Amino acid sequence: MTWLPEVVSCLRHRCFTPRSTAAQPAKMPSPRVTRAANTSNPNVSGRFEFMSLLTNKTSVSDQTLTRHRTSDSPVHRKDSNSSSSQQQLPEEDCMKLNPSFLGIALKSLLAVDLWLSKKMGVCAREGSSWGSARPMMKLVEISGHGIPWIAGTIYCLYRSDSSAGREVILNLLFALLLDIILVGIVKGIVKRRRPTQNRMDMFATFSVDKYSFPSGHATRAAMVSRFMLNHLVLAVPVRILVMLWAIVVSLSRVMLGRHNVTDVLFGFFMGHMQYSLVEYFWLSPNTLPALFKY
Ligand SMILES: CC(C)=CCC/C(C)=C/CC/C(C)=C/COP(=O)(O)O
Repeated sequence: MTWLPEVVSCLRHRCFTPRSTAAQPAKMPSPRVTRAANTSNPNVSGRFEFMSLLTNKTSVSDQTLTRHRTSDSPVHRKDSNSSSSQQQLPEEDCMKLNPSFLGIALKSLLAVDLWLSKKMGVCAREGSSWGSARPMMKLVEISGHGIPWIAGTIYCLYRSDSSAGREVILNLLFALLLDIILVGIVKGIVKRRRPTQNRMDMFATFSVDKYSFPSGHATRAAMVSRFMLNHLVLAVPVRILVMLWAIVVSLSRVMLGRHNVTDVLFGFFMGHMQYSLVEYFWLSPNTLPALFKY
């Protein structure tokens, strides 16, 4: 591991030591001085090793080449050690570690996500392993679509004859519209493409719906189910059905090949958060009297 600080030192300067430099006689520092310099900052060697593992701008072959060149010459090794140990690492170097580590973690997560989503997309095509269940999955898709939910809520609002009922339904409408806006904004910012296995044959979409993160069906299913469980008086079997519906709608997004698993997981989480937002800004005759005067 003694070569690691040298490798990192070279990587930090993004250059190799020219042969002419290595050939020149170098002033040998005293071993005691070198050791003292190395131990003056106990974090230096640990940090260098970590940096060298995470540096992805330089290929492995480059690192190997650097290692051979530097270890060829003990003169150079001592020189390199003393110069690297004398360097004060700027604060920004510490900041670079986290994005690299986070980058590796994110890339690994995305690789697992893509692999799992492809495996789970069993209804993505008619010819897929569960292709015969595709029409049923598309019915599930429609049950979580924005248009039937918004149209149904407006109809219920129109038919409602109690002020308490109107208050709940009006807030559900507010929640559904908020959901469409927030999901559209996040999709527009993240711009993650839908999985390659998806066929863009969805009913009534906006332009942002060519993007997949997060799943609008999952946000709606999570938000609406939480809303219903909290504001409607439902028998236990119906409550279970509502929960199952939210899970099946979310699962169907991956099975239809419309989304990756992370789109749906995040969508489900976002739907829960949206419900909390609706609760926070709950519209009532006290807060918005104009809306209730009809
Ligand atoms: C009143 C109004 C603005 C209705 C628009 C409803 C509408 C077209 C919503 C889009 C629903 C949709 C296709 C979402 C995409 O869901 P993903 O799960 O595929 O993200």
